[in-house]
This record gives sequence, structure tokens and C-alpha cells, in this order.
Amino acid sequence: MELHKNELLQIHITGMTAEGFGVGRIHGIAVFVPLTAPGDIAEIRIVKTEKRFAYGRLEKLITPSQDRTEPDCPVFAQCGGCCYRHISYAAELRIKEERVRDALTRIGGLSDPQLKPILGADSRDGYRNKALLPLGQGKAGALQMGFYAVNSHRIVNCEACALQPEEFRLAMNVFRRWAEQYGDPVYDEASHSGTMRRLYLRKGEITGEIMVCVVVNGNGLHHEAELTRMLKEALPTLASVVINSNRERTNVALGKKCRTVYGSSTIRDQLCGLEFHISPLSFYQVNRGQAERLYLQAAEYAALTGAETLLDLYCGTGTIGLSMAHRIQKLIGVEIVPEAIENAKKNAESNGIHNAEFLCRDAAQAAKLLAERGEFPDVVILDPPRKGCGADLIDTVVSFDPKRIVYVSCDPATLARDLKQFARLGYPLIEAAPVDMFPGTSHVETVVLLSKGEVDSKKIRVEFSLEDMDMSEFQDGATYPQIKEYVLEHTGLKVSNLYISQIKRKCGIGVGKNYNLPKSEDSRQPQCPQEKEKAIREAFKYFGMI
Ligand SMILES: C[S@@+](CC[C@H](N)C(=O)[O-])C[C@H]1O[C@@H](n2cnc3c(N)ncnc32)[C@H](O)[C@@H]1O
Repeated sequence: MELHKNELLQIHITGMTAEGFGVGRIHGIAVFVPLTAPGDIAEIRIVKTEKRFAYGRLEKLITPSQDRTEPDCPVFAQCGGCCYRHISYAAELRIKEERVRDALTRIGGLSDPQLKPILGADSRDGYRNKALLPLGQGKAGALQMGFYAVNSHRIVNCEACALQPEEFRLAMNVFRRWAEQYGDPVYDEASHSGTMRRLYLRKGEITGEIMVCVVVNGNGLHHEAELTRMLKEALPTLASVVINSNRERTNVALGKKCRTVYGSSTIRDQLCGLEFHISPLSFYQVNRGQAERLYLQAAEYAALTGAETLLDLYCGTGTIGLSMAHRIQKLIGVEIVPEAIENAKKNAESNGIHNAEFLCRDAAQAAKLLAERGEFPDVVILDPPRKGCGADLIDTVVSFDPKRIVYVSCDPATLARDLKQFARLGYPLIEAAPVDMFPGTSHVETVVLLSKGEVDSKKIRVEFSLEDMDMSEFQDGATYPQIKEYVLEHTGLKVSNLYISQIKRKCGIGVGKNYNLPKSEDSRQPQCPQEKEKAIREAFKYFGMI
């Protein structure tokens, strides 16, 4: 049976995708429907069909899921920021925990991963200490500021975001007023013209210090002094106003150059009883309260005795390692962003920590350098960006022969991929603990312990069968929607299932025997253009499929 565009059908939603779309099956075909929830029985209209799945639009709820709640945000349906404001927090946590388990079994090949119950947050709202808000021009010329709609670069205008603290609402308000009177032209992505690209806000939750940064296509703004004056009036704890220059024609949000217009070039916050200085370009966990819980879990897994050398790879401003520095002999932190390393050194000094060394390098290169220096850390902490660690780094980390490896990840798919390699090299997963760092949104963090030694063979069996899986329409590794999302996010290109399946064939990755093959020898199927092939291959690499 096939599904047809515009068909009106009934569906029972049984699961949720990583992007936060409800998913159910009609005639055995998976249908993804935004704004639905597991347990919903709904009337939907098919809006797009692919060979093995389809997208639907919610038309009418017939029987709502018991998990449903009334969304408390006026732009929830349009905004790509949150995807769970229509269900209870308990249901959100259940879905996220299941997502981690699913990645560990489906991608990581673990038949029965040891998973702790997910660590939920005290509050779903007001937790974000950082917001990077794209700016645009509305139809009537008004400033647009908010988040992008799902899978697009269309700005959903927002006056106040529930995830953010009150000071960000005030800063946004001031910026709008200032822009109306004094603002430079808003940046236009298509023509790469105009000046104001983003409003970037940060808050030190404990100190209350606020940083306001404007990202510009150029060197500055014509009326910076006016902006500072208006911000100071509205925000008594304003500590820093910064201009970030980003002249690149890319989706990368921040440029490399910052100029402080007012106050300090950093703001301060406290984490695990220590004080941290944070530059605009340095990574800092967006949910401070949950970061403390995550670090506590990481410390428990690290099981430090006081005698160890601890290697903190991807250390940012040094937060994880420094929070454990009093329980070790020596800390080595590695990070690629120079400003973050400067912060880390200052953070060690201002907290009176003298057993730390920080290296500004690529993690894989630094690990090799340490091996050459004959430094063999006893415990390694890894906290990479979403793309994960990569094979080279994993090899070097294993060559240190550490007692324990603690891996903190913000992407269950790449975590699972990397765990598979660690397991092959003798470091199986002992336990994983999901932590909800980003309530309301689709993201979930996980901290895991890997260790050598005798482990129950049942827990580390690395094999799986597609037939066992509930989501059997998916191929090995990432799903087609995940690949599409990755490609769109990283290159701005839209790729079809046909193109993905063509490149899968080229790479020797299994696709269904007749999946997307031309119906006859001489039928003229469009061929994936080179640019898209490159982007799809990058996505395959990212998900560990090649
Ligand atoms: C998820 S953050 C973790 C930061 C820190 N551990 C924390 O908890 O705040 C990942 C960090 O890795 C850094 N990074 C990205 N690619 C890197 C690379 N190839 N080598 C070293 N560091 C890298 C980023 O700049 C960022 O600070």
C-alpha cells in the first residue's frame, strides 16, 4: 500500500524521533508528524511522501495522549527551539531516556546497555544562560529576532523565550528599541549584505553578570555608545558589551574577533564551588544546575583516589577537570579555542589550583603529543562536540591504557558510534547516565563510564539485527531524516532519499535490494550532484557509517 500526498488519514502515534516529531505507522509505512505525542490518535494530512516513510500534518486530535499538556508558549508550534512543550516533563524524560537506549543498541550494537534513569532538571524553564538569536527583517521592515523554525533559516519572532532568564527578555527589548532608532541594516543571508547578524546573550547565573554581544558583518555599529547606555539603564548587572565580527558567508554563528565596548571581556559564574571566567568565544554549559549534576556523575565514574593524572580532553574553560583537581595529582586539559584556554588558565589561578596544565591544541594531536612525552594519564575525560571523537583520538586514548574513561556526550548517535570502537579496543561500556541538560528541546546529554577488565559478556555483546528493531525502516547507522538534518544544518543543502541511497550504494552501505533503483534500465533518474554527494559522505562519516 502506498500513501498519497494530501490524503487524510488516521494515525496512532507510537514513538518520537530525535527531532521531536511524533511517529506512527500507516500500512506499515512510518509517518512523521510534528506536534503530536506518543499515545495520540489523530487525523493527519499527508504532506510529503518518500519511498519508505512520509510526513504528515496534524489536522485533528481524535484521542489525545495522556501525556499531553497545554503548550505555554505562543510560538511553540512554529519555533524550532522547543519540541516538548505539549507533553508533560515526565513524558519528555521518558522519551529522552529511550532515545539514549535506542542509540546504544541500534548504533552502538549493545544488546542490553546498563542505563541509569535519566537525571531530570528541577525546572524546565529559565535555565539557559546563553542565547544566540538570529536577526532578520520582517515584511513591514520590523526587526525579527528569535529562533529558527524547524529545519529552516526562517526566523520565528519571539518577545520572550520561556527557556531564558528575565534579563534576556529585557536585553532583547532594549535591543529592539535601539535598533528601531539607531540600528544599522540587518544582515541578509542571501545577498551577504547588511550588518547586524545576531544578538548573543550570556548570563553568569550565580553572579548575575550579563554579557550582551552583537554579531556584525563588519567591524562595528554606528551607535554602540547609545546601545550601551540603554542596556545599562535596563540591566543593573550588565558586565560586558562586546562586538563580534563575522564577515564569513557561512552558517557559523560567531566570528573569531571580539572587541569589548563596555566593561569586562569576560563574565564570571560559579560551578561546583569554583569561580569561572567566560569569554564570548568560550564554551560554557548552558544549564548550570544540570552541569553540576553531570560533573558529579562524571566524578563518581572517574573514582579518583588522589594519585591520578587526569586528562580532560575538550576541556573548554577547564570546568570539569578543575572541579576534580583537588582529588588528583595532576590535571592536563586540552582545548582548541585559544580564548577558552586563556580562561582555563585564569580559572585555575583564581581558584588557587596549581596542579593543572592546559594545552591549546586539537584533541587528537594533543593526545599524540602526550604519548610522545611519555605522559600516560590514569583517567581520561572526553567531552567532544556533537560530532564525537573520531577514530584517531580513540586509538591514542586507548594506547594510554587508562584505568577508566569517562565520556560526556551531547549526541547519543555519535556517542554510540564511538563506544562501539572503544569496545572493540577493549574498553566496553560499564554504565551510562543520561542527564537532561536541555529541557523542552530535543537534545539530551549522556555521561558514560568505560573500563577494562572483566565485564559481564551479555552487557558488551556488540551485534544486532535490524529485524529486532522497532524502527526497522531505518538502515544501519543514522536514519534518512537524521542524515538530511545533518546535511541541512552543516551545508544548507537539501538532499533527497534518492540521493542518500545512491551514495549509500557507492559507499557499499546496505540499502534495500530495490530501494530507489530506477524502474527500468533506461529510466532517467536524477543523479546526486557532486556538492551534495560530498555533503552526504560527510554525514556518513559523522555517523560512523563509513
Ligand atoms: C561540549 S564542549 C565541552 C567543554 C567542557 N568540557 C565543559 O564541560 O564546559 C566541547 C569543547 O571542545 C572544543 N573542541 C572542539 N573541537 C575540538 C578539537 N578538535 N580539539 C580540542 N577541542 C575541541 C570546543 O571548543 C568546546 O570547548
